[in-house]
This record gives sequence, structure tokens and C-alpha cells, in this order.
Amino acid sequence: MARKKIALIGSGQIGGTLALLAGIKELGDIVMFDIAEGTAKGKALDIAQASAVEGFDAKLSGTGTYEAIEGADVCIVTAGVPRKPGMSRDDLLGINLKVMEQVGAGIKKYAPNAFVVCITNPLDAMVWALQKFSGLPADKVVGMAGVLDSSRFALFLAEATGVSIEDIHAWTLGGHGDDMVPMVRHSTVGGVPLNQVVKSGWLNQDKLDAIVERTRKGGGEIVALLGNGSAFYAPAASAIAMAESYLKDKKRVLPAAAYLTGQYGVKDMYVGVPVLIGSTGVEKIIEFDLDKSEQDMFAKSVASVKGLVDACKTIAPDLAK
Ligand SMILES: NC(=O)C1=CN([C@@H]2O[C@H](COP(=O)(O)OP(=O)(O)OC[C@H]3O[C@@H](n4cnc5c(N)ncnc54)[C@H](O)[C@@H]3O)[C@@H](O)[C@H]2O)C=CC1
Ligand SMILES: O=C([O-])CC(=O)C(=O)O
Repeated sequence: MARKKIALIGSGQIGGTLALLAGIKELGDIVMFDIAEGTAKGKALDIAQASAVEGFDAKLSGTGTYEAIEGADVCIVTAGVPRKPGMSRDDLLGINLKVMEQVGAGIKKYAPNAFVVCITNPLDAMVWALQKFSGLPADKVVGMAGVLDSSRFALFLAEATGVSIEDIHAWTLGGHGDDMVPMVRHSTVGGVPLNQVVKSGWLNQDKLDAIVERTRKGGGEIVALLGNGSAFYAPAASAIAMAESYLKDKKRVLPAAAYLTGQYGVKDMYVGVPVLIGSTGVEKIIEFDLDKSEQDMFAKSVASVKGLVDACKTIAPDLAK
């Protein structure tokens, strides 16, 4: 069986980590693309040299031309700019929208059958625009944020309860902004829902509230610490989990920004919800039953995403068609 081809569009901090993880996991041969061609070529060569030490079989190459991604099975998009301290993700919209236009055209021409995972921020609006610019079916274009947000939620819960991270199942819904919705009722520690964990005195309510708040602002916490960029290890690991579920038809249920056609009462927008990812892409959108307060928080988050999508349509009127 021929190896799969994985195109990484953007070879910066996340792109480099994606290439290393995809190599170590032997997901396929890897093409790293970047407008800074030397960065793509240099990182590809560096990681290829690591394959001799780590003992993985994967061909790595770097490029500055879209022809090289021809026939890719998976494209993971990180092209664009990250935020700096003092900025919000939304401040990146204007510049990264232009990047999505170029990337969408490249994927449309050379990798129209790929499963596309967008990471570029502001995520929910950028994945929406990338799907439109590329013209690929909406069930083959998803955004990565929920896996990352819920992995932050899980880590903080593991630390607070002293339970292995493997036995924590945490969920978040909504857009990838500070008003995302950590799903307290649906998240579990050792199989026990968080509300019950609090009732039994294992975790107190104030601590849980602080964890929810820290999860919502998890990206900003790292931006402030790094000082010159944003998180990249966990974002890369998160996107690789999504790509792997597609490539191996694992049918994992993962939170992702997916195109909604009425689910959760939302239409023609990408918002974070649990999805089943298999060999045809997004095979199912899972609908949690939301109570009134969850619905209100979700609606607030969706309204923020809608504001960003409307801003995209103003900048690029063709997207409104
Ligand atoms: N969805 C999520 O959960 C997360 C999203 N992000 C976002 O991911 C994006 C990438 O982050 P990093 O890798 O840390 O940034 P980075 O700056 O290290 O890498 C971005 C790369 O994109 C390249 N690039 C810029 N314009 C391009 C174009 N037109 N075509 C091709 N390549 C282009 C740059 O040369 C650079 O190498 C940022 O927008 C960041 O905000 C970051 C973390 C989590
Ligand atoms: O916060 C940022 O700018 C990067 C990001 O989306 C995250 O780490 O969640």
C-alpha cells in the first residue's frame, strides 16, 4: 500500500511540530509548504535527519510552490500569523483572511480530495472562509480547536483531582474564543460527571469555576508566557489526532469546528461541536442535550463567531455569495 501524503501548509512553530509528530507516528510522507521556502526546506531536512535516530520511515520535503502538494490525502493549515501579548485572536482576521484565500486556491487546484484541518486563527471564521475559498465539500474541511480546549480542561482537572489524565474525559463546545463553553455536565473524572465530583466534595465549586475560566483563557495564558508567539505543541498534537482518525478510519469522536446545517440551531457556520471523524471526513455531528444555561453560553459564543464571519464577508464580499 502506497504511503499517504500529508501536506502541511505553514511550516512555522505548529507546522514543524506537526511534521515531527506525523513522522514519528508514520502517518505518511510529509510535504512542508511555506512562503518562507527556506524554513520549509530546512525543517523538513532537520526532521528527516531525526528519522535516522527515531527510526521512522517517512519522506520529508520542503517547498514554496503549491504543485508539490498535488494529490495530498490530508492538508493541515497553519499558514498566517499568530497573536502577540495584548492582541486577541480576532485581531488576526484581516491578515489571515488573505492567507486563507491563497491557501484555499492552492488546495482547490492541487489537493481537491484532501481532508483539510485548519488551525489558523481566528479559527472558526478562518475555517469557514477556507472552505468557501477552496470549494471542497464541507464535511472534508474542519477546524482544530476543541481538541486543544478540551485537553486544557482535562489537564487542569487531572491536576486538581490527582486522577490520571487518561481517566478524564473533558468536552468543550462553541467557538475558539474566551467565551467557549467548557461542558461541566458532560465531562467526567473517572467516569463521574463533574457536578457529582463537586457534590461529593472531591473538588470544590470555586476551584471548578477557576478551572473553567482558566480553560477559556488557556491560549492567552501561553501567549503571555511566551511573549513572542502562541502555543504550538498541544495544538499540533490535537490536529494530528484528527488527521489520524481520518487516515486510519478510527471514527473517533472529537470536538472540532464543523460546518453546521441546523444542528444546535446553527446554519452556514463553523462552530465547535463533537464530530465523528472517519475515512470520509466528518461522518456525524453529535448533538449534546443542552440545558438552558448551556444553551445561553453556546448562543453567546456562536454570536461572537457570527460577528467574525460577517467581518470576513465585508472584507471579501465574494464570500457572502
Ligand atoms: N486553532 C487553534 O487552536 C490554534 C491556532 N493557532 C494559530 O495557528 C497559526 C499558526 O501558528 P504558529 O505556527 O505558531 O505561527 P508561526 O508564525 O510560527 O507560523 C506560521 C507560518 O505561516 C507562514 N505563512 C504566512 N503567510 C503564509 C502564506 N500566505 N502562505 C504560506 N505560509 C504562510 C509563515 O511564514 C510562518 O512560517 C496562527 O494563526 C495561530 O494563531 C495557534 C495555536 C492554536
Ligand atoms: O491563543 C492563541 O492565540 C493561540 C490559540 O488559539 C490557543 O493556544 O488556543
